[in-house]
Amino acid sequence: MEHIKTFHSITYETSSGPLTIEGPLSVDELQKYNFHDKLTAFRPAKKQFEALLEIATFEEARIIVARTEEMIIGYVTYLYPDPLERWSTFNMKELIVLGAIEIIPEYRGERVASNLLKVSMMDDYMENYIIISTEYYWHWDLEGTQLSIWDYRKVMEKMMAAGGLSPAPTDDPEIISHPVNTLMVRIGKNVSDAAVEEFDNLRFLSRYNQRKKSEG
Ligand SMILES: CC(=O)SCCNC(=O)CCNC(=O)[C@H](O)C(C)(C)COP(=O)(O)OP(=O)(O)OC[C@H]1O[C@@H](n2cnc3c(N)ncnc32)[C@H](O)[C@@H]1OP(=O)(O)O
Repeated sequence: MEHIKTFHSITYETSSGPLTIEGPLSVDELQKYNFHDKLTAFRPAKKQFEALLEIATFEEARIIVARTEEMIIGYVTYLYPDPLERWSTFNMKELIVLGAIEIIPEYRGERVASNLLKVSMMDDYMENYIIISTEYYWHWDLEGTQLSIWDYRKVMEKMMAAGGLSPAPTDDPEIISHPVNTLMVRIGKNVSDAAVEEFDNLRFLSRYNQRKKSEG
């Protein structure tokens, strides 16, 4: 499968000044900017920027950023599932994961994350993918936001809805280990029925494996 990427960009006013949301960006484009030292939700900022620069070299991957003139203050990544995770079991070429999204505290609540999702979906090529995001509350900044897990979940749902992702059932043990965890899914308009069926088997992998076993 080809992974054709078309750049989109919007600029809008926030209470901290104008912000540009744009991408997908290449490694060279990313390196033009500084990476804010408060982008630490997943690992120290320096390490996270290195990780993004590596992801940007993957053929299928996309990185969309929120930036001031010179500073990246938020980003979202899309890439194939980790080979060690269940979501890579069938090696579905249409399946990409919204892997990480993060905004520095000063810009939160200003629709930056929602706009990252919107700009991501401006590229029609996204209609060729099933996009998933696995939401585990242990990845959330509960301390920084002082939100309850259920209020945080509401933020996640609203933000993901801006990109057309919505909660979908699964039997993934990590997701069903807590009722606030959820799988978010967006199925593009050009995804074939066969791929959707394969994805249904992936969502209920335990059931699928049991069925296969009983069929011999
Ligand atoms: C797959 C993963 O990456 S999971 C991990 C997600 N990332 C994190 O938790 C990292 C730390 N958190 C963050 O970076 C941010 O808080 C994010 C990414 C979760 C949200 O980013 P934001 O730019 O603040 O989101 P955005 O402003 O688009 O808000 C979405 C909705 O939630 C609401 N919202 C955002 N923050 C709050 C808050 N603290 N209290 C109440 N509502 C809130 C917004 O008003 C908006 O609602 P609306 O659609 O009705 O207007």
